[in-house]
Amino acid sequence: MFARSAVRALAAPSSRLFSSSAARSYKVAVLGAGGGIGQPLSLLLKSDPLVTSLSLYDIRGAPGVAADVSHVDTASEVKGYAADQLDKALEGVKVVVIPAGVPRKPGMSRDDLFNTNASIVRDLASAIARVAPAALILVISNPVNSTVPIVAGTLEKAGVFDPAHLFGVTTLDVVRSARFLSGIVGAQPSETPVTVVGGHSGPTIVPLLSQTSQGKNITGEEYSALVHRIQFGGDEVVKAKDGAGSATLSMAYAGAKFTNALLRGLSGEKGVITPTFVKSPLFADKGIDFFASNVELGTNGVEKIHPIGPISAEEEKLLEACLPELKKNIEKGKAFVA
Ligand SMILES: NC(=O)c1ccc[n+]([C@@H]2O[C@H](COP(=O)([O-])OP(=O)(O)OC[C@H]3O[C@@H](n4cnc5c(N)ncnc54)[C@H](O)[C@@H]3O)[C@@H](O)[C@H]2O)c1
Ligand SMILES: O=C(O)C[C@H](O)C(=O)O
Repeated sequence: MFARSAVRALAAPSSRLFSSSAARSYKVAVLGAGGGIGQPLSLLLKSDPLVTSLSLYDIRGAPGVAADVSHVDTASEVKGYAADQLDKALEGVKVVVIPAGVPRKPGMSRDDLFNTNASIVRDLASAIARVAPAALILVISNPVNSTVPIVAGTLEKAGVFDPAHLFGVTTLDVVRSARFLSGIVGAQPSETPVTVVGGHSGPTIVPLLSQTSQGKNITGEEYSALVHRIQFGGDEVVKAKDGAGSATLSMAYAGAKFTNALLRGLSGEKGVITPTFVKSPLFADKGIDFFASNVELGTNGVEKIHPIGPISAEEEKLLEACLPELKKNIEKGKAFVA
């Protein structure tokens, strides 16, 4: 996300910390901006030259976060909105990022968050359908495998669902994979990108290490340990935070990185391809109509969903374990909206 010359750039006013070759710029809303992810995400989006205007909403604390972030020396406007100002926060936005909802504590699964977060996400989606029906929506709130179908179903009910506009943010799995693999092979993370497919929880997270030159030779126990660390990286952070929540800073980084990729695609940049959880035809024949795979991001959001490509025997097994769990999670989300 940051240029190699980031330290020099930070010292200069109006520094450009994000990749951008495009001239256009966009109004972005963060719903849940007062939270552990929302605050650093808002800060990072304030640093993105493609963001013209930031609209920060939360049921508590967003005006304070907005006042703070607004002093950063980039040109974008920042406004904060209180609990009763959701509609106002959504007026005129092009992109809505949703990190609203409760995080895990040790011993919990992401699915344990369903009862609280399903209705939060549904209510926010209803407001988006009403006020900003053409917005592109990035869902961070867990369980992503269920919250994305909930948003889709809510928009569908309102008659405004566009599958090209809805994304589950799985970028943290991609970020972790690149970092963990780089540590093993002794390379820069930029040299060890990994495509991660499936969903965003434990066994539904399927890293395709065989498709990378640096990862394909990792075998045996080292392979199993790496896959386990990628699939359960979230638990590592939940355990270390010891009751104080889950990943926030690395998630804010991942969320800002994905938002920047989306904005570059919207601006007309070609070849912006990254994994994300979208309405997908790849496993629709198995009754699974949301799936994360490489997606090309274009001027209308989802431009092209790439197939998963050739995979190893181990990855076939990972996929076999992923699909039934993912299906269950998606169906739970759909049932909630129905
Ligand atoms: N997709 C991913 O990879 C990923 C990674 C990390 C965390 N998460 C998820 O992101 C969510 C947020 O995590 P966090 O650590 O920031 O939690 P947090 O508790 O620190 O912050 C959540 C924020 O949401 C706000 N909120 C609650 N209900 C709301 C509503 N109706 N409208 C607007 N805001 C509302 C809260 O006031 C709070 O400020 C969790 O569900 C977590 O599991 C997802
Ligand atoms: O682990 C969590 O609950 C948060 C997030 O989904 C993560 O992967 O870090």
